[in-house]
Amino acid sequence: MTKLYDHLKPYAGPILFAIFLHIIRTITELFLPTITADMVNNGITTGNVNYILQLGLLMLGVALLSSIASISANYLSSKAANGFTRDLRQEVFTQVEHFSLHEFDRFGTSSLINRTTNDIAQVRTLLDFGLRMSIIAPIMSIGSVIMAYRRDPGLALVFVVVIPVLALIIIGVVYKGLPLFEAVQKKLDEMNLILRERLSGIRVIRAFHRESVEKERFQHKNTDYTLTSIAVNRIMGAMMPMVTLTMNLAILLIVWFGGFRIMEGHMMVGDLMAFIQYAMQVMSALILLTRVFLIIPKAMTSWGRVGQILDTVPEITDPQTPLEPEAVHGHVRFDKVDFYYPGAEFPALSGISFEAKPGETTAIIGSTGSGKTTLASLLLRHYDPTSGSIQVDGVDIRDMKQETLRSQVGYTAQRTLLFSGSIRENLLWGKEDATDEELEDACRIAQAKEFIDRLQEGYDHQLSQGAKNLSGGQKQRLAMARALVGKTPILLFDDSFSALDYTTEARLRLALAQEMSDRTLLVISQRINTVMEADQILVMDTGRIVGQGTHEELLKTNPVYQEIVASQLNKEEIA
Ligand SMILES: Nc1ncnc2c1ncn2[C@@H]1O[C@H](COP(=O)(O)OP(=O)(O)OP(=O)(O)O)[C@@H](O)[C@H]1O
Repeated sequence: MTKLYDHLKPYAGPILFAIFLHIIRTITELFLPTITADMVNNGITTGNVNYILQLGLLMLGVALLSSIASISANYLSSKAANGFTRDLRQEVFTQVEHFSLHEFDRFGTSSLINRTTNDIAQVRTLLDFGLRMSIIAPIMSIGSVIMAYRRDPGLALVFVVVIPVLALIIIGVVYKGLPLFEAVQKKLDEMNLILRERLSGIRVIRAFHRESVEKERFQHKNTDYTLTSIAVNRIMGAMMPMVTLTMNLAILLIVWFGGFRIMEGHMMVGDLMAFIQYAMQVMSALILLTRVFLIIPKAMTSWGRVGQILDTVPEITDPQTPLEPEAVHGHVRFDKVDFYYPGAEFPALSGISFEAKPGETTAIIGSTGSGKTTLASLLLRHYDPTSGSIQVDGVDIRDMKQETLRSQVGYTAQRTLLFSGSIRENLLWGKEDATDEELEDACRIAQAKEFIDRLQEGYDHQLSQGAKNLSGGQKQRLAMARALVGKTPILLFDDSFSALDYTTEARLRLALAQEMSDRTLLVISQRINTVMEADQILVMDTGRIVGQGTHEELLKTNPVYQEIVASQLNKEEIA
C-alpha cells in the first residue's frame, strides 16, 4: 500500500518542529502544579510575599512559554496537515483522471468522491489533532505520575489502582469501536450513491411518481448510516462518564488519604493541591489518548481506501516510446477486434473489422445493446480491445499517446454532457485558443448559431449544472459544435442527432457534408434517416458486424437492415 510517510516527506520539517514544540509545551505544563505547591507551601503558609512574587513571575513565564509553544505548534501542524491533504486530493484527482472507464466502474463515482473528500479529511484529522494528542498524552500522563510520585510516593499508590482501571476502559472502547468505523465509511458510501443517483434523476423520479418509494429507500440507507454512527458515538459517549467517574473517585481517594497525611504532618497543603492537579492532568491525558486510539484506526481505514486509488495501476497507459502517425489523415481501421467487458461472459464486440476513410461517412446502425457505443469507446481508448487492433493512420492506437489520439477525434457522447459555465467556455473545450469566428463557424455547422444568437447574452449565456437550462436538442447541437471547433480529422458522433427534428438534422448533415467533407465521419445512430446517405453503413447485431455496404446494397441483401428499415420507413420512402 502507498506509504503514508512518503507523502509526508515534503512536510517533515514543519511536522518535526511542531512535535518539538508540543514536547516543550507539555513539559512546561508539568511544572505548573509544582510551582503552585511551592508557592503555597513556602510562600502563602509562611506569608513570604517576596517568594510569592518570585514564583508568581516564574509561573507567568512558564505559562507564557507554554502558550507560545502551543500556538506555534498548532499553527505548524495545522498548516502541514492542510497542505498535505490539499496535495493528496490533487494527487487522487489526477490519478482518477487517468483511470479507464473500467476502473471508474470498479470504484463507483460516489465512493471516489467520498474517498477524495471524507476519507482524506479523516487522514487530516490524524495528522493535525492525532499527532498533537499522541505527543502530548503519553508525556503528560507519565510525566504527571512521576511528578506526583516525587511529591508523595505513598499517595501515588492511588495511581497504581486507577491507571489499570482506566486502561481497561480504553481497551474496551477501542475494541468495541474499531469494527464500526469501516462500517460507517461503507454506509456513507452507500448513502451517497443513492443520494447522488436520485438527485440527478429527480425528473424521472417525479415523472414516475417515485418520490415516496425513493424517499423510503433513502430513509433506509440514512437510518442505517445513522444507527451505525450512533453506535460509535454511544461507545465514545459511554467512555467519558466512566473515565470521569474513575478519576473523581481517584481524587476523592487523594483528598481522603491526603487529608490524613496532612493531619499526620507527612504532607503539606500545597503538595496535595499539586497532587490533585496531576491527577486531573493524567485524566485529561488519558481521555486524549483514547481519542487518539480511535482516530488512528479510523484514519488508517481511510488511508487504506485512499491508497487503493493511488495504488491502482491504470489499465490504459501511454507507451514508453509513443509513435506518431507520419501524416494525419484520420484513417481508422479496426482489425479483428474482440472485446469483453471485465467479468462479462459474452463479448460485447467480436470480430469487428472495417475501415473508415477520410472524406467518407461511415454510419453504424444496430439494435440497442448491439455494441455501437462500445465500438466508439474502443476508438477513444476508454478501453483496450481484448484481441485485435485499432489503427489510426496506420499506427496502433495503443502505441500512440492518448493525448495524440484524442486530439484527433472530435467526439459527442450518447448522453450529452455540458458543464456549468458560459456557452463559450463549453465550446472552448474543443480548442482552447479558438477565436470567436471559429466558435461561430462550428455553431453554424452544428445548427446552434441561430438559438445562441437569440439568447440575450449570446455566447456568454450561462449554463446551469448539466446545462439543465437548455433543451435536449440545443444541448446536442452545442455538444456537436464543441466537437467541431477543434477541426479534428476524425469526427465521432454517438447517437448525436436523436433529439433533433428531421429538418434540423437534414440541415446539419448537409452542412457537415459541405464543410467537413475531407474528414473521417463516424456516425452512430438508430435512425435510418441519419445513416442512409452514408458512404458505408455497418449493421451491428449482438456485437458483430452483420452487414456492410451502402443503403441500396444493404436494402437488397441484408435481412437485419431490411428489418430496421421496414420498422422506420413507409413503403414509398423505401422505394
Ligand atoms: N460498462 C459496461 N460494463 C459491462 N457491460 C457493458 C457496459 N457498457 C455496455 N455493456 C454491455 O455491452 C453491450 C453493448 O453495449 P453498447 O452500449 O455498446 O450498445 P449500443 O449498441 O451502443 O446500445 P444503444 O444503442 O442502446 O446505446 C450491451 O450488452 C451492454 O449491456
